[in-house]
Amino acid sequence: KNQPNVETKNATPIVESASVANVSNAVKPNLPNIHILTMGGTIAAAGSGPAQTTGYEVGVLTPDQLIEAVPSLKDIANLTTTQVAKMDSGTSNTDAVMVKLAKEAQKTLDDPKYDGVVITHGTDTLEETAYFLDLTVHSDKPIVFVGSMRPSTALSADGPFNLYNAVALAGSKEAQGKGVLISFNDKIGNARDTFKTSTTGVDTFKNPELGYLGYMQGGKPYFYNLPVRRHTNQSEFDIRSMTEDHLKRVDIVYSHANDDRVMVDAAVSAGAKGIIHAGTGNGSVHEKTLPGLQDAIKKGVVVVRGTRVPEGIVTREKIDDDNTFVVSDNLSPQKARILLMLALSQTQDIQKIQKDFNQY
Ligand SMILES: NC(=O)C[C@H](N)C(=O)O
Repeated sequence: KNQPNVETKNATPIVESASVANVSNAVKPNLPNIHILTMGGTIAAAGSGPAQTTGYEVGVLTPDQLIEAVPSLKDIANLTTTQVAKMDSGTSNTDAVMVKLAKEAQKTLDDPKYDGVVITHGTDTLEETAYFLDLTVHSDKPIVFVGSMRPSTALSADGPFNLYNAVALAGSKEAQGKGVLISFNDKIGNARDTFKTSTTGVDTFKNPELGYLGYMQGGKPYFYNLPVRRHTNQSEFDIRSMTEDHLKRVDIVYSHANDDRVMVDAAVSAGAKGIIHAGTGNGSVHEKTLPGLQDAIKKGVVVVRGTRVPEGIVTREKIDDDNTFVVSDNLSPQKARILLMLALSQTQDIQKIQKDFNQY
C-alpha cells in the first residue's frame, strides 16, 4: 500500500520509434544526444478540463506522450527515454527511489554516446531528489531537472515549454560542470539553493535571496552565477558505491510556540540516526525540547540545529559546542536531511559532519 509505482524498462530510442509521429526517425549527428529519465509528477499528469489545476491524476503520460507534446524537440536533440517511476513526488518519493534514479543517471552519463540527462519529476520533492543527485552523481555532463505546475490538459500548461528549455539546457556546452540544475519557467537554478516557493504558481522554483544561475531565452542558456559548494565530480559521496541500505533514517522535527520533546522522542524510538531540528528564527530550540535532543545525542543520534525560516544561515554558537550539535548553514530542513543521510553513510564524527555542512 502506498508504494511508489516504480518501474524501469530498457531505454527506448525514441528516434527509432515508429509510433512517435512527431519525432524524427533519423539520428541527426549534429544534435546532442539527450536521455530523458521520467519520474511522473504533474508534467506527466492529466486533468478533466482546461481549468483544472489541482486534484488531477499524476504521472499518467508515457515518456512518448511527453515528447509528442513538443514536436520541436526533434530540432534540438536526439532523444531517448527511460521511465524510472510514475509517482506523485509529494505522496510517494522515497530514499530508495532517489538511489534508483541516481544510479540510472550515472549509468547514462557514463555512456559516451550521451551528452546529457533530463529528469522529469514532480515538483513537491524535486529539490530533494535534485540535491541528492548533485551530491552523489559523478559527471561533468549536464543533469537537468524539470517539472510543471499545470497538468498537460490545462490551458497554458507549463510542461511543454519547461521540457523544451530543459532539453536545450542539457544539450548546451554552457551547462557542463555546473552540477545538477533545475530548469523552470525560463530560469536556471542550482539544485542546492533552489526550492519550491509556491503551492500552485508556475514561478515556483527560486531562491528569493540568492537568486538564479541564469535564464533560458530563445532556447539558449544565459549564465550569470556559479554554484560554489562541492557537487557532482567534487563530491566525496558516490552513487556507484552506494545502496539504499547505506542511508539511515533521518527525521525532521519542526518547532513552534508551545513545543516540547514529544516529536524528538518519537523520532528516536522510530530508530532515527539523525534529527534535523527545524527551529524557530535563527535555529532556536525550545527549552522543553532541548532535554529531548540532549537525550537523543546521548543515544548516539546526530542532531542538526537548523531553522524553519526559509532564508538566512544558522552558524555555530555556544549552544552547539555545549551540546555537540551540528549546524545547518543555510540548508532547508528537507535538504539538510539529504546531506545528513549521506554524511552518516560515511561517519558519525560530529566535526567531519559539520565540515560536510560547511562544504556541500
Ligand atoms: N507539480 C507537481 O508536480 C506536484 C505533484 N504533486 C508532484 O510532486 O508529483
